[in-house]
Amino acid sequence: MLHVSMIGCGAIGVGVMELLKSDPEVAFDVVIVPEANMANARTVVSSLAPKARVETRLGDDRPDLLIECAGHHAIEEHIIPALLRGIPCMVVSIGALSEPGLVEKLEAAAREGKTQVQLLSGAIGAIDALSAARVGGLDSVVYTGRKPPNAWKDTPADGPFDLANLTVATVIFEGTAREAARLYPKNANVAATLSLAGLGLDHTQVRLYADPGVTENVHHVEAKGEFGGFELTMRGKPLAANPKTSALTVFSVVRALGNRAHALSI
Ligand SMILES: NC(=O)C1=CN([C@@H]2O[C@H](COP(=O)(O)OP(=O)(O)OC[C@H]3O[C@@H](n4cnc5c(N)ncnc54)[C@H](O)[C@@H]3O)[C@@H](O)[C@H]2O)C=CC1
Ligand SMILES: O=C([O-])CC(=O)C(=O)O
Repeated sequence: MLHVSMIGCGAIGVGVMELLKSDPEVAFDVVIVPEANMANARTVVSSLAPKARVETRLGDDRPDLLIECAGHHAIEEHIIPALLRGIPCMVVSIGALSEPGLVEKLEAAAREGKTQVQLLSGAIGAIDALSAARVGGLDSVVYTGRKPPNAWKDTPADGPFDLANLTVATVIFEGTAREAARLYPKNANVAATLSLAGLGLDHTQVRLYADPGVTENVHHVEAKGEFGGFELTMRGKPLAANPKTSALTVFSVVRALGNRAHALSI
């Protein structure tokens, strides 16, 4: 039985608990949310993981695994202290690592705690192929993210672009993955994940579109290198609870937890 503490109880966290509620190999003991969200979280957690406590921090608990499904701030706030205590962690808010020095800090904390932090693939595929291709040397990785206009609400694109009235696919950002992840913390985690697996945050080119012609979150990657090349297009269905987030992100967390909890890992 894998004893898990989870940070976040939003679209991803709730989706994960729903899918794992009948898995006898995974037990949620603690769900961590900010003070202001505790009442809401208690209502959800009482039906999906009735044995779990809702807290604002991990405290003295020592789970087998701490998983982050919360947002960029949760890395400094919860993941680094847990790693220093030797608690294995998983992270979905990979874009947080666009902050200069944070990747190194995360690695140092895991090393000091003699444990490991796993960066999950989330809404994108082929991270295994890309990071293997890096071993032989990569020449270029280009990522294009395309989401319906409502997915860009409350982001830096909301204002400069009249999102509600767009009639054609519109480039709202073009630049490095580091800048994309910094400016769009809820929409460009994929850009950061591809960078960390591939050419790095400063050498991965990113273009983001608000596109009234799509209903899905479309991720396109083109990679070239010593291995040859690949092109990948993912058409992720957005979650009803949060149109910025694709359903595959939830499934990737469930897969990762299953791989730790079950006898067979794939
Ligand atoms: N790697 C990937 O492909 C993807 C990563 N993400 C990341 O996952 C995050 C969560 O996504 P959703 O569940 O859709 O968001 P959401 O907004 O529905 O839920 C966020 C939850 O985390 C909690 N939270 C926020 N800050 C916190 C903190 N500092 N400490 C503890 N709890 C905190 C909130 O109270 C809420 O329960 C996003 O912000 C994004 O960074 C999202 C989609 C794809
Ligand atoms: O869920 C998605 O489609 C991707 C996403 O939000 C991100 O990259 O942050």
